[in-house]
Amino acid sequence: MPAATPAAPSILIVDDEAGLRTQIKWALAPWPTLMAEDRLSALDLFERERPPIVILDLGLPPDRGDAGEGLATLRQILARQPLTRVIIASGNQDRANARRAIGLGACDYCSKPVDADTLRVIVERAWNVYRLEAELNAAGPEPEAPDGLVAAAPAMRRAVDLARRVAPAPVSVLLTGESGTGKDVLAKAIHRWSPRAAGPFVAINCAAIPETLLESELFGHEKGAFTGASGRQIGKVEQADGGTLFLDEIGDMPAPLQAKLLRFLQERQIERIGGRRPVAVDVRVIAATNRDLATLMGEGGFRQDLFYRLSEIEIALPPLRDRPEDIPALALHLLRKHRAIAAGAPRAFAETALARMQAYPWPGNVRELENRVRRGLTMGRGAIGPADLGLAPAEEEEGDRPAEVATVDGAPAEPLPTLRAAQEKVERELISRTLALTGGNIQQAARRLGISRPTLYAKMRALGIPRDEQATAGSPAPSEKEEQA
Ligand SMILES: Nc1ncnc2c1ncn2[C@@H]1O[C@H](COP(=O)(O)OP(=O)(O)OP(=O)(O)O)[C@@H](O)[C@H]1O
Repeated sequence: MPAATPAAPSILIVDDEAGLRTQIKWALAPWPTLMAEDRLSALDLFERERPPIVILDLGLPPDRGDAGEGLATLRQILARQPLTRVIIASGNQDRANARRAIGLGACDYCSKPVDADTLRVIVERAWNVYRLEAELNAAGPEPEAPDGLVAAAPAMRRAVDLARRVAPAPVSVLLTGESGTGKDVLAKAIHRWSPRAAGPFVAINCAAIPETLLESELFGHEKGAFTGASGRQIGKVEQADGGTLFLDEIGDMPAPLQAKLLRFLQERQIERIGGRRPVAVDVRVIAATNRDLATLMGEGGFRQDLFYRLSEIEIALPPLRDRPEDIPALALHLLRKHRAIAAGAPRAFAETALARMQAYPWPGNVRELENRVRRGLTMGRGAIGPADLGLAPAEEEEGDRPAEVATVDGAPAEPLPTLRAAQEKVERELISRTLALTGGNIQQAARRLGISRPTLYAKMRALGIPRDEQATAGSPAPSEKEEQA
């Protein structure tokens, strides 16, 4: 046990029996201690002193035989400061409640009467883990770049610098990179950094809209232009007038529309379907793709002249696995972004979780990281552990808590996953297996799954499933029947 120094943390002892409080205080000497006898005085002291370690008896008044008051104290302390290491001190007969407390985020357990040596070891370990986690969560690379765009890794910084430099110029930009690498966020940032920032930013995902609807979505139509055109519709290109048009998944644009888009880029005017006169439109175009356009052009799937029009400047976003320096910074940024997801959601990562995130290959890139952080916020109690992120090895998954936390009798605490987390897991597995079966063919996979192609795309994006290289972009649009499925 280190000698107490001015930096030594206070330890809050919450027990309604004065004798036991004193016993613990002497066991921990010379560390400074604070004493509370019930929930309210404990929370009051916690608020004022913010002790990093709390030793908590679960049987607090008014009903000492019931753990309700102790568990409520635990919850309220962790809601105020999730990094707090709460050690449960409880009678032998109360193991079940101690287990519940661990499930709620307590870090350890010691039985009463307290053995001084054991308690000192537990407290020392709690203090070490606390310091490590506090350091990891407070320091590190500047977690949030201005504009909500994290770029700590050199490769990512280069991409963002280039984007900043080209933003003011009236040139078209092509953003390339795997699905979920941040093309969409970067496109928005370029718009904000450009002289068009006060104008609209209008995005259209060329892969998510059935081919039959894409033309009118892009260029609009006049009333009566085709069956069902009950009124005039202004297309995305026109909506972006004075601002930026973001053409996402441009590699999936069908050939006839590629020709029409090229014409627009040359003439800077469009014609609505069924329209009689051209309309001049002033937009800056940013396009993005996760497909290899060079290969596509070689196969005749993408027009070379259009490619040159769209890619006056090309910015390649590296996959997350190639920029490990971004992982902790992004994880913290995303934690802050989604913290409101659940009341009392964790506000920090366990050290083991950060290590596991660094080692994981991130096939779904930042989108997958974001989904996992959201899952961690829903599942986690106290600091988010690897299992909360779905990144624990199979044998640890069961416990659903970081190893250093689930320690009661060696028995894992098992908070159940939320229904949504369970659904997402099943959907992710099923979609991945179906895509593997169909060799990445989106249309076939959608048919097998009984959903439309756009729905499948939307689900893949939401679940962070990367789009397989072999996916057939030129696959014909789904029939109306499929769309309704
Ligand atoms: N550098 C970053 N900083 C902060 N958030 C990021 C960053 N990169 C990605 N994200 C977040 O990750 C998610 C996925 O990013 P985004 O939609 O931009 O990826 P994408 O490359 O456009 O994907 P797709 O090719 O599937 O359209 C978004 O919620 C985005 O806010």
